[in-house]
Amino acid sequence: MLNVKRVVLRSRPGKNGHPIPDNFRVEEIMKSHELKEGQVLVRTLFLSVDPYMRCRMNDDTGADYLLPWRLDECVDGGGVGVVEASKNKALSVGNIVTSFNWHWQTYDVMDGSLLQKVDPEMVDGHLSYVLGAVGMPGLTALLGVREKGHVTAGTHQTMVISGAAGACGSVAGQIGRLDGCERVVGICGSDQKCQTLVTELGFTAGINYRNGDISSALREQCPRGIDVYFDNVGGPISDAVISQMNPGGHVILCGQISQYNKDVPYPPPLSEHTQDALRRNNITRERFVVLNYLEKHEEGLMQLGHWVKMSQIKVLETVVTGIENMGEAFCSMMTGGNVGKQVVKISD
Ligand SMILES: NC(=O)C1=CN([C@@H]2O[C@H](COP(=O)(O)OP(=O)(O)OC[C@H]3O[C@@H](n4cnc5c(N)ncnc54)[C@H](OP(=O)(O)O)[C@@H]3O)[C@@H](O)[C@H]2O)C=CC1
Ligand SMILES: CCCCCC(=O)/C=C/[C@@H]1[C@@H](C/C=C\CCCC(=O)O)[C@@H](O)C[C@H]1O
Repeated sequence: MLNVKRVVLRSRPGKNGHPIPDNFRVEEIMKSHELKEGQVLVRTLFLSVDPYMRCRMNDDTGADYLLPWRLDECVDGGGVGVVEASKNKALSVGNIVTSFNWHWQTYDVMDGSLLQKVDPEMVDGHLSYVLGAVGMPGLTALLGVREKGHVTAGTHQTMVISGAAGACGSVAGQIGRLDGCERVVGICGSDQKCQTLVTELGFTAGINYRNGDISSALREQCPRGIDVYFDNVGGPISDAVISQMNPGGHVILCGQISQYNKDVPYPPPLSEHTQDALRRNNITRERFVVLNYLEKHEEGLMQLGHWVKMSQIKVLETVVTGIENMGEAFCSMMTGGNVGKQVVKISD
């Protein structure tokens, strides 16, 4: 028997409630590590906390591809770990593996066929990147820009990114720059984050939305209007951006985190005024879901890994340690406590 720590959902914040660490509970259990044919014993290295998890805290997630977490059961999400014992022909002891449905547990017995093998070379040994820049958020940035952004080098485009200092936003802005946007302007929640965008990631400018008038800051930083908008947040920030978009522009509808604590469907409805601006100016605003492009994931991860190794994309991460801190890390990320990808280190 193995002594295992795990995190269960203790309570739901309620559809209009803000999540708190107390919504989660850490438990210790004894778990058999006897393996059936095809199974592996994994030790968890890193776990991911992501905005979509707020929707999984509701009893109805509002999205058909997301299942609600069940009360008093172990929660799950992106994770990466190492195989410690194997009865699966494709996986050996020492292999690094990942899954979107990794239990928030220190150890687990998993069906090997549900795990993806990771080549540590691809992330230069930084295994947490598998959950960030060279994982689902990086793919979201890459495929979001490439599939919905219509970026064309040499055409002097201006791209704006909201949630710009986060996991997806920080990579999306760097890809906008690599793909040839003339100006890449990030919106985020602190002056320190704005400075990081410019000095470390090569953004043209950063706008702190907590400093007041976003519209005048946008007018100043985007003198030729906005052509491409990578939208991670929705709400009033996005209304302000869309109102300054050029005719024929493109909104990449990636996420709407400012609305996740509200009882609204996904994507949340737009104001009449914003809908009118989109219609009048013939601006596309298509919903983007990274899971709809599975056939492009392998090539996308290779590209992201290459950029990271060549330092063409810089990776920002916020790492906290200990499974006891999962709830804290999730709530912190939901309120902007992270710079880059928020991960939790579970073991060495
Ligand atoms: N479509 C898809 O396939 C996918 C979509 N997503 C979406 O992308 C977005 C970013 O996700 P991810 O990069 O993982 O998370 P981040 O790393 O960006 O973390 C979330 C950030 O959101 C910002 N934020 C929180 N509340 C607000 C608010 N009310 N207004 C403005 N900003 C806010 C905070 O930064 P700050 O300090 O700037 O406030 C916080 O750091 C989310 O909307 C998510 O749902 C993610 C993955 C896949
Ligand atoms: C309802 C709000 C969703 C907003 C967009 C978003 O953040 C989407 C994220 C997904 C995320 C889903 C992750 C796993 C699916 C597991 C399904 C389940 O077990 O319930 C990501 O991995 C892909 C993004 O599109």
